[in-house]
Amino acid sequence: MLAGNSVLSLECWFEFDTFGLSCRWPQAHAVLKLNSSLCAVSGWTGVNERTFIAVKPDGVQRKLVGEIVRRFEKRGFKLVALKLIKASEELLREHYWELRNKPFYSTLISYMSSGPVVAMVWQGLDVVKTARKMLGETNPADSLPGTIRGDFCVEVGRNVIHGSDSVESAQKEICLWFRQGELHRWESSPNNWIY
Ligand SMILES: O=P(O)(O)OP(=O)(O)OP(=O)(O)OC[C@H]1O[C@@H](n2cnc3c(O)ncnc32)[C@H](O)[C@@H]1O
Ligand SMILES: Nc1ncnc2c1ncn2[C@@H]1O[C@H](COP(=O)(O)OP(=O)(O)O)[C@@H](O)[C@H]1O
Repeated sequence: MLAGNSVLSLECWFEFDTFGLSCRWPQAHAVLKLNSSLCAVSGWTGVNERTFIAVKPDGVQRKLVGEIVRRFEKRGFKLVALKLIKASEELLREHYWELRNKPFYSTLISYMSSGPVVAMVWQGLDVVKTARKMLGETNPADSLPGTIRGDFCVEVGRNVIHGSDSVESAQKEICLWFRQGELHRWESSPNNWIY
């Protein structure tokens, strides 16, 4: 796992140092696609699986950060990285590349760049799938009470939180939002009581 992570970090940095996120959008996308396949060789599986979670600008403004972090901690997941960041348009365009032809795309980019977001990486067994369940459905109206979107929002364009939808997306998004040095390795004491 450690070797896998080291390989991952070097590859991510190599790509970013070579091209940078400031490069033009299609090239940046090509680099990230390449990155995600390189990331796929990492050891982020089993209890080491990781996901990217972001409290969106509305979630930060509405003081939901603590509540959201609390839910992931109490569930038993381990926090690997966390930062408050005002995302650039380049970063957001890359993040939402697959939605680029949707009619709501430009409002989505404005919404996501309207204020800081809290970007996080959480780790644990099946964390990608479980986090999506904890978030609820994309449209809050379809989200059950007890989920984050089901408890804290009503409109799809203000749905307070993002979570990676697959292990592959998680790897790509973590590489996009974080530098290797921002991902922390630490022993979580309660682990023996969770696994
Ligand atoms: O990537 P995240 O943000 O987790 O979202 P998602 O996986 O649940 O959902 P989509 O990719 O389909 O959509 C991305 C985001 O775009 C926004 N969005 C989706 N459909 C929308 C719509 O019809 N009108 C406005 N915004 C929409 C909303 O904030 C979604 O979270
Ligand atoms: N029909 C829509 N109208 C406005 N915004 C939308 C719509 N669908 C999705 N979005 C926004 O785009 C984000 C990303 O969408 P998507 O990736 O499909 O879902 P999710 O966020 O659940 O992964 C959503 O979280 C939401 O903020």
